Amino acid sequence: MQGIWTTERIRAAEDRLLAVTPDGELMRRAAFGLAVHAAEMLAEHTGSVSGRRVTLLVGSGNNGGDALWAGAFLRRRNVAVSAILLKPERAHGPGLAALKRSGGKIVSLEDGPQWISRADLVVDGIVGISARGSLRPDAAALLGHVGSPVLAVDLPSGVDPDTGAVDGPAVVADRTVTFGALKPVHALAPASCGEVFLVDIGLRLTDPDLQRLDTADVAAAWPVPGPDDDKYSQGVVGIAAGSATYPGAAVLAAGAAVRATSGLVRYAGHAADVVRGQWPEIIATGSVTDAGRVQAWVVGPGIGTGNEGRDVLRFVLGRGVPVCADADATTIIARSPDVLDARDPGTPLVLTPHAGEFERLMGAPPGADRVAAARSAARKYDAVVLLKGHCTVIAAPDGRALVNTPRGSWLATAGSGDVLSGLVGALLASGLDPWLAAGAATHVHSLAGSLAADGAPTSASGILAAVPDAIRSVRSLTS
Ligand SMILES: NC(=O)C1=CN([C@@H]2O[C@H](COP(=O)(O)OP(=O)(O)OC[C@H]3O[C@@H](n4cnc5c(N)ncnc54)[C@H](O)[C@@H]3O)[C@@H](O)[C@H]2O)[C@@H](O)CC1
Ligand SMILES: Nc1ncnc2c1ncn2[C@@H]1O[C@H](COP(=O)(O)OP(=O)(O)O)[C@@H](O)[C@H]1O
Ligand SMILES: [K+]
Repeated sequence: MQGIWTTERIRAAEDRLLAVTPDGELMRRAAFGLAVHAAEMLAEHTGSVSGRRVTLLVGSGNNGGDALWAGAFLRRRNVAVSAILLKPERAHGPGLAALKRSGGKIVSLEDGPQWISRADLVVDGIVGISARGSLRPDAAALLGHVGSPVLAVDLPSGVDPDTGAVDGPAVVADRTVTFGALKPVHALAPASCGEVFLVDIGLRLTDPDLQRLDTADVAAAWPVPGPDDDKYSQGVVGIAAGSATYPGAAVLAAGAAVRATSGLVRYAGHAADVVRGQWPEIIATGSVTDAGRVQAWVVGPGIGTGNEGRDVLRFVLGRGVPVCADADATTIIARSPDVLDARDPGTPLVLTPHAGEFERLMGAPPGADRVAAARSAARKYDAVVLLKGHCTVIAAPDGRALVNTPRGSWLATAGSGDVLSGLVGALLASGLDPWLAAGAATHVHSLAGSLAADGAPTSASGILAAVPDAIRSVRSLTS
């Protein structure tokens, strides 16, 4: 697991470390790491370091200080460094002195555009973890002249450090170099951060506010059969999805369950014939009441929001096994919360809303702070809430929160959510902790999406077909 900490926690840890570290030492550690990355980017993009031009955008705080010190380090490699000070009277004193001593050039705001447009690399040291709101107009105007790669110091300026929200002008970086620990922005705003690198400055933090699964975590969690397993022992999943008019959701969700784990998948609903035709290994029946025993249910995709759908949902909630309630099931719960009275107390429930379904469940859209939104829904429904979107957030009722950083946006295709619900259901049936099940399923789903797409649009069927490759790729680390 990768830990992610809020800026409040980072600042407190930095204060503790600062108290026992010589003056300026932490900033020099940060700036040295930054300079190494800047040189690497220059070499990557221009083929050389010496003689290249770097322009620093320098704000009034320590973030600007990092940039200035990095500029001084780059001078040692014969890089031509210029610094545009957004607030000259409040620029970081020791950093500014170091850059001047090293032969760096200080450029006025008026001359800034021409230096930016001639640069081989622009370093964004406008604002760091103390940022509030989007960029001020003077900084925003400078960004319009950037034509080279951008390296963000700690985080891309203008993006909210704790939520990743962008609600005005903001830097879009090719690479972000952060210090000490990952902050929420790095997981929640991948399109603004570019590639993220962590420089160790000696910060030690425990008990993260937010987590991200490593490939190794997913590999360790993913259920595989052992020598003593049979088709029942690995957990049987039941899929209550689709309708006679709309069998597609059933085929996709049931197919994902087939591909996620070995063992047995049952299907119950009006698309039984179509499902059986597509997946002969599935035991399909017309109704949940005669589906037979399962260790988890997926309910919702394509079942409709009428009385029949409500009865199906009520039935599976009362079986005493974990339930993944997706799509129409979330809408039914939002409209008729009393269906949850049927839920067998203590049995896990995973809700998988997209933003629109979330608004139905909670009466308001997720808003800028998606982690807080998912957490409050998890508390309200005493359920694991998988809030879908570009960055999917998974919160448990006890406050644990995971974020899945996407690989592009290829999953934004019709039926892709149905595939995800089948994956979640299969992992629930295998007995995984529901929060981890939702996280591991989301990880493999997004990997399957990028493998299926491989640079061109794909479809839910394509994502489904790529699930085995995604699992193979995840497991290749451990085998
Ligand atoms: N404290 C430490 O031990 C370390 C801090 N480091 C750096 O220090 C940074 C934090 O420094 P500071 O706390 O001085 O704060 P920042 O540099 O993040 O911001 C400072 C000032 O920027 C202004 N500002 C806020 N929002 C703005 C906006 N939207 N547009 C323009 N200006 C805005 C405010 O006037 C604020 O005082 C980190 O992000 C990191 O880069 C690193 O050097 C590592 C060590
Ligand atoms: N822009 C995006 N980037 C990455 N993933 C996305 C994006 N938009 C949607 N997704 C993912 O695609 C899936 C869509 O699910 P859902 O909204 O239920 O669609 P459907 O009902 O068509 O299956 C979710 O896993 C969601 O997180
Ligand atoms: K920055």
